[in-house]
Formats: sequence, C-alpha cells, structure tokens
Amino acid sequence: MHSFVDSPQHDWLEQSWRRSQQAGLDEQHVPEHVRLEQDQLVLRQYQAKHLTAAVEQLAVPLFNQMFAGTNSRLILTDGEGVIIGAWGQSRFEQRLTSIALESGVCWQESLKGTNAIGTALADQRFVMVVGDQHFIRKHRFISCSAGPVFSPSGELLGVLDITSEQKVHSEQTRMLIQNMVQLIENCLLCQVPNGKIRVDVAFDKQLLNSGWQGIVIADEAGHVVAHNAVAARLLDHRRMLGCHIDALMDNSLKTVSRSLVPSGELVFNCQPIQKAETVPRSSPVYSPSCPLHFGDSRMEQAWQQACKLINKDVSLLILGETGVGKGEFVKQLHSQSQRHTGPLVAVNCGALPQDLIESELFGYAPGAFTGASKQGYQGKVRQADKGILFLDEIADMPLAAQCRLLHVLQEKEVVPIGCNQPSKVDIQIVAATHKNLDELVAQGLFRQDLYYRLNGLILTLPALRERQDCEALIAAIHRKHQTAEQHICEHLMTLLTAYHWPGNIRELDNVLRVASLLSDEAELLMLSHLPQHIAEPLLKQEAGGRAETATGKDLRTTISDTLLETYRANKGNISKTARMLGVSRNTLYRKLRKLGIS
Ligand SMILES: Nc1ncnc2c1ncn2[C@@H]1O[C@H](COP(=O)(O)OP(=O)(O)OP(=O)(O)O)[C@@H](O)[C@H]1O
Repeated sequence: MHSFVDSPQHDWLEQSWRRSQQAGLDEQHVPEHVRLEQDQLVLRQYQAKHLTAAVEQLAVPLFNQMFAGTNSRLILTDGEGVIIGAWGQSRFEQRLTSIALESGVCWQESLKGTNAIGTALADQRFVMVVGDQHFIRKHRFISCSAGPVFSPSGELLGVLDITSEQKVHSEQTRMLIQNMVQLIENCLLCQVPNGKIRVDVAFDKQLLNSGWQGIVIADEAGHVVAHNAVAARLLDHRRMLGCHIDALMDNSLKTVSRSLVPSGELVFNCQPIQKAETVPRSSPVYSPSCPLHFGDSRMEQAWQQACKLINKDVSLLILGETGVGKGEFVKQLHSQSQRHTGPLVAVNCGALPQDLIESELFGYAPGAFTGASKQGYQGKVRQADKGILFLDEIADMPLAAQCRLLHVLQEKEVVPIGCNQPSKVDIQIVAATHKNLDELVAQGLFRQDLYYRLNGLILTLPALRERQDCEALIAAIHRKHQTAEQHICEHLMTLLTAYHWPGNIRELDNVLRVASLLSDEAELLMLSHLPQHIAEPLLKQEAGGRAETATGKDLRTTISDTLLETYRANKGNISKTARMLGVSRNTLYRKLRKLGIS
C-alpha cells in the first residue's frame, strides 16, 4: 500500500483502501463492471429527472465555463452510484469509456475500489481522489472530486463528480463541486411541496445571494417546511421544522447574533417562491448557434468544433446512434462552409451493393467491365470535386474500396476502374457511422490506416434521450408537422421527453407526423392521438417510473383520465372539450356516458 495511508491526514483514504481490499478487489486487476440494462438506466434517469434538471441548469454552465477545452467530465450518479448523466469533452469521454466511467455503470466503492464517487457515497462527504490514490491501478490516470447531493428531507439523491486528467485537477475543483452541490440542494429546497415563502439568512447582506446563505422554506401559513444546513447552523435551531418563521427570526435576532458573532447581526430576506425558482423540464445551457439544437451543450460543442475544422484539410468522423441527425449535421455544415457553392455528395455505403461500391465511388472508364456504360461513369468522388463527400455508414465499406479511398485521401487523386490515368480532386471528406470502428479495426474488418486518416476530428452526436433540449426539439418537430394551431398536452410532453427513443430523431419525427395527421387538427395533441405501437411503450415506461404497474393502469384508463381532465378543465363545455380532444361531440357524449357522466 502507498505510504500516504500512514499519514493521519489520510485516515479516510486508508480506511477506503482497507474497505476495497476487504471487498476482495485486487489493485492490479480491473474489476468486472456492473452495468444496467438500457431500460433500467432510462428508468433511473427518469426517476432522477428533477436532480438532472437542476444539474443542467446550475452546474453544467459553471462546469463548461471553468473546464472548456480541457480533458474533464462532469458526472452525475444516482443514490446507488450508477452514472445517470455526464457532460464535457467527448474526446475524454472515449478515454473514460476504457475504464467504464460511463452511463449505466455502478461506481460504488465495493465494486471499483477507492474512487471519488464510491468513496463520497460510502463516507457521505466531499472527497478528492487524485491519481495514485485510486485503488485500482488502471484508474490512476484520472483525478476526481465528488460530493453527495441530499434532498431537503436528508435522503441521499446522488453524487456529483468532476473527473479530469490528473494534471488538470486542483483544490479549486473540489471547491467548485461543493459550490455546485450547494446550488443544487438550494434549488431542490425551493421545490418542496407546500413551499410558498423563502427566507434567506446570512450575517452579511452581500452573502444573501451568494449561494452560501441559509435558506428556510415556509408554507402559506408561515410554518417552516424545509431548510438547509447553513440555516440550521446560523439560526442555531435544531428543530426548526413546524416553527413559525416570525418566531424564528425574532428569536434569532435576540439570541443568535450574540452567541455566534458577537458584533454582527443576522440579515433576512423574505420573498414568495416564484415559479421560476423550480427548475424547468429542459433548461437551455447555451444559446444555440446552429438550427440543429435548442440549447444542448453536446450538440453545440460538436457544431463549434466542426465549424473550426470544416474549412481545413482535416477529415471529420461523426459518430452517433442511428437517427440522431448525422446526415442533417453534415447538410448544415456544408451550407456554412467555404465549400457551400460546391456540391455535397452523400453516399450511403451500407445501402450500395458491395460489388458496385467501387465503381459508384471511383467511377470507371467506358466499357471497363461487362455491363458498364459505354460513356463510362464519373463516380461520386469526382462529382464531389470542390465540395464535400459525405460517406455515411462508412463501416460498411468493403476492404477493397477502403484501399482505394485511402489513396484518394493521401494523393488527392482518383483512379477510375479500367483507367491508368489518375484525376486530381479537391474534396473534403466527412464520414459517419453508428458502429464501433475501433472494434472493426481490431477484427480486421476496417483498415487501421484509413481509420487514422478519417478521424482527424471525431464528433459524437448525443442520442435523443441524452439531449438537454429534448422538449424544445419535440415542440419544433411537432410544429413542422402540425396542420393547424396545436399544442402538445403536458402529459404527452412528459411521456415523450422521458421515452428512450431507440430510433432517435428519425423515430420521433415519424411518430409526430403520424400523430398530427391522426389528431384531425385538435387543439391539443394527446396520447390518444398516438398510434398504439408507440403509446403503449410510452405508458409502460411511465408506469415503470411511477410503479403504477401494480394498479394495472392501462392505455384505456389513461385515455379516460385525459378525457376527464380536459372535460373538467373546460368546466363541462362539450364543444370545447370535443374540439380540444379532436373527437366529435357525439363521440364525446358516448365516452362520457360510459364513464358515468351524462
Ligand atoms: N435537428 C433536427 N431537427 C429536426 N429534424 C431532424 C434533426 N436532425 C435530424 N432530423 C431528422 O431526423 C431524421 C434522421 O436524420 P439523419 O438521417 O440525419 O440521421 P442519421 O444519424 O444520419 O441516421 P443514420 O445513422 O440512420 O443514417 C431525418 O428525417 C431528419 O430530417
């Protein structure tokens, strides 16, 4: 064991290493990962959506400002140490993937040995674990600071962590995490049910807005329903819950100012809780600089990086699940680039028959092979001259074509089939895939030299379920398809934003197009307008989240609930309810009768 464990300053570390050994871990070996199934992960992310929203609103902007361009990631786990969200540099994300510091994986200390997330969970306090202090040798290239986040009632909600390459990390990082956690806990405090009045308290006026002030939340009648630890300390009142705030303030002015700071007096700021203090479901982090997103930090970062390199002689490789919008990204990039007056030629390597790819891409001389056209064929590479060649599904390109493509990239010339005369070309190549090229290279299915040529800059576009601007994106796609003034009802929006969307934006786009057509121009787009095959999984997911499966709530009951909700919201006005639901008055009468309302 390292010598630092003998130092009394490192008691916690010594204990943590002991626990790691007692858990049967061996520092030389990377332990097996405990990884959640995608469905379970989505469920946990949904359950923690308020915490995630607070992190996105309060911590991510701070993190982006302090760590822009460095090898660092902001990581959020749930109360069991399972990573449910991560933000920051995508290139570093790939390095962290090598030790499974990624969504869905559990980082409890007993599974991973001493690490900031696991040890902060075990000790329930802020922890900084630097390089060699990690128990597992393979983890020692990183340094991490982490702190537990508690709910207003003291329940451990999760851990917030900043992981960096060792040299980037400093004591300031630990302070930053503490600050972020405090902001998040204060924000959650303002969301307690019945919280109507907020009292900020500090010894100095200037500290009232610092994020380090005491906060007391009271209900409409003035009785305390929640407070933070700073308030408990400042007001020296161990059992504040239930007390009236007037009494609390009076009492503290008389006693606390004398007992804590002899010369000082507490200052208070009392205000009603504004709706804005609760975190909106999606909170834009950036004002977007491209039409592809509405405030998603990963999309913005990808866009900014791509824009910097698209006019340089550097190939771009775009990664991302199917349907995340890789093709759309390239279209926008082309229109922004200096090559916008040149062509954008897109080739889907997965859609072309394998034996035709070479002739399609590189062209051929007249009569080069049986069945070849008499005029010959220019090929996509030469068609893209002075423009951009977008090679989608590059992983599906056969090895022979890969070899020719490498030649094009290196020599800036193409030799059509049946020709021995090369033609010069001036193209920018952008490739995309949803497959893991590292694995394909390891299996010998993708040329390593070509991989290195293509990945001048790797950009990973986030899956729809990971995007911070999900709600705005859903609304925008819905606007594109709606045939009359229509809004998505709140319940449906909640279901759509929580869904895991395996087909990403492509799937969402289809669902909203069909639903808009089925809604017959109703004022509100509702769950009942969605095709059954998508409504059911949406509900199943919600039922999972709220453990409602036990009550056997099915699609029909939910539709009835929606109908009743709308009927009541319209104070029994049949015409308005029918219009909003997009059904005829007769159908509405029939449905209401069935529900016992005549
Ligand atoms: N930002 C966006 N806003 C609205 N629609 C979008 C956006 N991005 C993509 N789409 C739509 O989603 C669908 C899928 O997009 P695209 O083909 O670019 O995805 P992809 O990642 O290239 O998919 P694949 O990997 O399967 O080729 C298209 O219909 C596209 O118009």
